[in-house]
Order: sequence, then structure tokens, then C-alpha cells
Amino acid sequence: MSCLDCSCIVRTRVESIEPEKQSDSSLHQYLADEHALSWILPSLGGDELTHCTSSVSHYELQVEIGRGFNNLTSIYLARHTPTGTLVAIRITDLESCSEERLKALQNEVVLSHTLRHPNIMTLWTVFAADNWLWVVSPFMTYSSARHLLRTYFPEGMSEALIRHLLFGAVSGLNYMHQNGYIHRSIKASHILISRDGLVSLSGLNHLYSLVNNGQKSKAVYDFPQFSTSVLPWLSPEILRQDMYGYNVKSDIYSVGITACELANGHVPFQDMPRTQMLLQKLKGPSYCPWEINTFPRGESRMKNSRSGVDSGIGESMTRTMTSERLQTPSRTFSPAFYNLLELCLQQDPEKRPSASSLLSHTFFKQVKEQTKGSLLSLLPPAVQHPKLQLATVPSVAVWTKSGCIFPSERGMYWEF
Ligand SMILES: Nc1ncnc2c1ncn2[C@@H]1O[C@H](COP(=O)(O)OP(=O)(O)OP(=O)(O)O)[C@@H](O)[C@H]1O
Repeated sequence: MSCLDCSCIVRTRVESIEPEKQSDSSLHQYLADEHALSWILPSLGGDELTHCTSSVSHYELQVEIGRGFNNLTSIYLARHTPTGTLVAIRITDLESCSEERLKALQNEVVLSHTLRHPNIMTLWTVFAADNWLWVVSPFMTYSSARHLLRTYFPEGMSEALIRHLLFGAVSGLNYMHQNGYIHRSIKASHILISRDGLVSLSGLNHLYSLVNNGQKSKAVYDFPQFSTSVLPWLSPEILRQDMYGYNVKSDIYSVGITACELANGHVPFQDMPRTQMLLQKLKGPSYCPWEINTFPRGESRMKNSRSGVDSGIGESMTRTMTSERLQTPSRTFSPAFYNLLELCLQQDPEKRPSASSLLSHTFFKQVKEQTKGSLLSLLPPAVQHPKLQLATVPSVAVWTKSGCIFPSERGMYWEF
């Protein structure tokens, strides 16, 4: 039974988040705080608004493609039935959110509508249905870089693929920094790839605006309750929480850690006790993050290439598939890649390059000469044709008045 067949949907109360339509519930009041949401719908404008309506009954949930926000949010592939458009919907149970998490959600919804850039994830529409917040955005066919790692590159990606992904992510980040925002949650699961090979940065719920009341702060002292899962990517200055605070350069550190994650298949510090991780990060350049806790067999795959030639492309061509996963042979990485890592992971934030100068780094030279499609050509054939599988995705979730009945299986992830 599709969710549209369920009679209770018809009775589901769907609320726009325009202030005048807010319910009296404290959650909704919270979301409407400080006139924050009053301008969201008007600002959506254009095609997106007419395409994606704010009604639960217009969406048919297909399959859960991810979970986030400490499991409070489920991300669904869904069909917008009036237009047939495939969309991604993040559904969050507001009742289960702490004050801090509600603030983060509000932050994401409000701030993300001020950002317009091809490399930043767009929100098409946002509305509340009972105590559930629905955030509708474009469906990114290749999901996240984290998904690609988990499914196809458990031992890490080729340098060429990393180059494309990071270039898109840093381009979006550069736009954010120039507009006075710190992302604070750069990692592979927040780098999404569209059907056309366009890379978009998501994960905007920790976004912080440096501009308040017309004044731009030089340093930030806001230390939210970051979920423990994001700690490995955070800069030492964020973790230190001292009087010096942090600034946009903390994102550059996270870019360095994300580069290690993409290269190794695992984020450095992944299973390390938190105190030890902090100590390691504070120790500074005497450690090599790409060698920490990423290779259970005690051996790093990242080897420096003397020739400096990027072997990524050639090797990705010669890889063989074992079931779905790719056996990645031991690879070399170019000096340019190592140099990028070293620059980003410097202990002193001021010494780290800005996002804009990072885009001019030699590591990214080749990507500028290539087209959008070049990213797709670096993905294995099995990943390149997700359209074929899209037709066979069953509807698995049903929206009811009391809430969403999520699939019981945690493992119901979208596999290409
Ligand atoms: N628009 C989208 N299209 C396709 N897949 C998506 C989309 N948004 C999210 N996903 C998938 O859902 C996963 C979880 O997304 P989310 O942004 O919640 O990241 P997270 O890092 O797991 O959680 P958190 O943001 O709480 O740290 C992503 O890694 C991605 O695989």
C-alpha cells in the first residue's frame, strides 16, 4: 500500500510554518521564534515553490536513505506526486528534540535560505505536520561521499575523485565564508553528489553566522553540544573552547580531516577515546592524522609518490569489483595532496589557507580543466547507472496521523 492509499493521511493536519498559521504548541512557537521563519516561504520563490508543495499528502515516501541528527532525523527518497519529481525529505520528530537540537534545526532552516550557491544544498520547502518537521530538498542521486566510501570504496577513493569532491565542497565553503558563515560540520557525509555530478555541501544545522546586528565578529565563542560523532572532524580550537575562540579557519581544518577520510575510507581518530583525540589534535604537527587509527592492520595506504604523478585516474580504471565493493590496491598520493593536508591541518588557524586560496592550490589545478561529467566517469560502472534501480524502489514508509511508521530495518539504505 502506498502512503497515499492510507486514509489517515487525509486527516493529517499539515501546517505551514508561516507565523500566522503556527499552532500554540511550544515547539511551533520555538520554531517561529524571533520572526525567524516568517520570510522562509516568500524567499523560496520561483520554480521550487510551485513544484514542491507543503502538504504531506503530496509526497510518497519510497525508502529511507539515511539517518542523521543523532538518529532523530530520517532521510527519505520520496516522490512528489503532483509532479513526479524525486526529492529527499528529512523528517524529524520535534517532540524528541532537546532545546539545543531545536535551535540547530531552526538555524538550518533559517540560515540556509539566505545561501544561494550551486555547491550548497538547497531546501525546497519546509513544513510541520503534527510534531514532525518535513524538510524537502533535491534528491542527490549518488547520495553522499560517505555513502560512496561505505558502499564502494571502503579503503578510500582515488586522488582524482577526492579532488572533484573537495573542489565542489570547498567552492561552497568559500561562498559561505565570504558571506560570514562558518559551516562547523564539514565531513564526507555532508558532501552530496547529484545525478549530473554536481557536488553540494549539506549539514547546515551547525551553521554559524559571524554577522550579528550588522557587526561581523572576528572570533566565535559559541560551543554547541556537538554530537560526539562529529568530533573527529572538529578543529583543535573548537574542541579547546578557550578565550581565543575560533573562526572560519576551523572549517579548513575539517576539510583536511575530510580529505584524510576520503583517502582512507575512515575518518582519523574514529575509535579513539575523546580525551586522547583532543590531546593528539592539540599536539599539532608532530602527528599525521592520516596514520592515526585508520588502518586496523597497522599500515597506512597513503604513500607519498616520488614522481608526484596522480595515480588516481589510472588505478580507478583498473580496479576490479568484488561483489559491490571495490578492492582498492595500495595507491600513492601526490605531493600536492600531502601539501594540501599539511596546510589545512596546521595547528595555528591563521596559518591555514582561506577557502578561496585553497581553490587555487595546485591540487585542484586539473579539476578546473575538466567538465562536470568527469566526476561521474571516476565512479565505477555499477554506481554510474542509478536510474535503472530507481524504477524498482518500493514504497516502504507510511505517514499516519500519529507519526511516520519508519521501516523497522535500520539497514534499508539505498543501494545503487
Ligand atoms: N538530498 C539528499 N539526497 C540523497 N541522499 C541524502 C540527501 N540528504 C542526505 N542524504 C543521505 O543521508 C545521509 C545522512 O544525512 P545527514 O545530513 O543527516 O548526515 P549525517 O552526517 O549522517 O548526520 P548529521 O548531519 O546529523 O551529522 C547522508 O550521508 C546521505 O547519504
